[in-house]
Amino acid sequence: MKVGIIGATGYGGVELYRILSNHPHVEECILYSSSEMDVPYSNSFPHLHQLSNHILRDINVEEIKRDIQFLFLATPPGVSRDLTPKFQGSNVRIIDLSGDLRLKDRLAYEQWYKRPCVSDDILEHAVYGLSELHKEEIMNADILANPGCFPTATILGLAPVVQNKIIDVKSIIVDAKTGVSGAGRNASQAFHYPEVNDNVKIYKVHEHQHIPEVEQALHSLNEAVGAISFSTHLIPMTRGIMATIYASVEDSYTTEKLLDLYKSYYAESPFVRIREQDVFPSTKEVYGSNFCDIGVKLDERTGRITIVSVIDNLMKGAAGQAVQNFNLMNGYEETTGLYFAPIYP
Ligand SMILES: NC(=O)C1=CN([C@@H]2O[C@H](COP(=O)(O)OP(=O)(O)OC[C@H]3O[C@@H](n4cnc5c(N)ncnc54)[C@H](OP(=O)(O)O)[C@@H]3O)[C@@H](O)[C@H]2O)C=CC1
Ligand SMILES: CC(=O)N[C@@H](CCC(=O)OP(=O)(O)O)C(=O)O
Repeated sequence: MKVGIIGATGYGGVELYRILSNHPHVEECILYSSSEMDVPYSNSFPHLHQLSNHILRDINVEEIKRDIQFLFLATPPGVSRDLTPKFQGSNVRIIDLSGDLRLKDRLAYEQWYKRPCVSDDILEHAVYGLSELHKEEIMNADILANPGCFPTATILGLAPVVQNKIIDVKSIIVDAKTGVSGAGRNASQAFHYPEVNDNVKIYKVHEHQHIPEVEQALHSLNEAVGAISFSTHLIPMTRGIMATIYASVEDSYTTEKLLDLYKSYYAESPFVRIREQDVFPSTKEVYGSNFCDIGVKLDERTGRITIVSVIDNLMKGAAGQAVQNFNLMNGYEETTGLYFAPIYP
């Protein structure tokens, strides 16, 4: 299979390259750039010196259609709105890492992303694909909307108790933290070292573009889900997301019963690891890997559960899940090219 990456010079793109260049079913990986062409890829990423002899190519749609069968878009919001229609009717299947194709309600997209939405036609074709929850839809997709990083951690953390109607969905509170690579490679003042180091900042309060995505996915598991409380914090680390989630639970539940439920819900999901009682995951325990690790505990005094869900934002939160979806779309084993240990320490 010949694949292409548009946005290869970004953090999501280079993580895709790292995985796909070692993928047994990828014969060639062609890298495209909108700002640099005919220059070695390793100029952008010196850590690939002697490992990559790729030369960045211009984004020429006709050549892309001719040269590859599968395209990853690791581009900023708004770019896939323009690019995806150009591949309609071709043999190129697409996975989009941006938020452009995730929301089924175009008005919601325009409200939260503050930019025009894709055409109805593209929106109807695009399949939202959280690998663990939407396997069948993913397998048949031609245009796949890869989930966002916070939504991946949050939805995986909540799905077992939301779908099985074990919590009061009105009581859901998500308190999430992210590393700085979540903002991409082109840093602005807010992500400058002196601003981020030795600091914790809450941002996009009640306005984060991932709120409607989480609500949309949870609502599809349980129609009672409406608006949820969701906040995001920037912390001084490179990679990682921790979503700490609180919700009121039905009386009859114990921590042991909850853990059994989580383990059976994810029994067929090789990338979701449920921790034992009283053991909570930290972001370092998934660093550089495609795992989502989850810990759960009931607070018997308050009747609320605390769910801790961690991922690497560039892996399970972006490129790793995109390759997991690529595997599902092509009928390859889900773990192909992805089942490796996190980097530790
Ligand atoms: N970082 C993360 O943790 C996550 C990111 N995402 C999403 O994935 C996408 C990529 O994110 P990330 O890699 O972090 O971002 P980066 O800013 O690191 O990279 C984006 C890349 O897109 C390319 N690009 C910019 N403008 C255009 C354009 N008009 N046409 C084509 N290509 C363009 C640039 O490369 P060049 O100039 O060479 O074309 C750039 O390197 C974003 O939509 C982001 O929201 C999703 C989940 C997690
Ligand atoms: C640290 C940081 O700024 N993270 C970004 C991650 C969002 C992202 O990756 O964007 P989409 O999923 O919407 O494409 C944010 O919180 O907006």
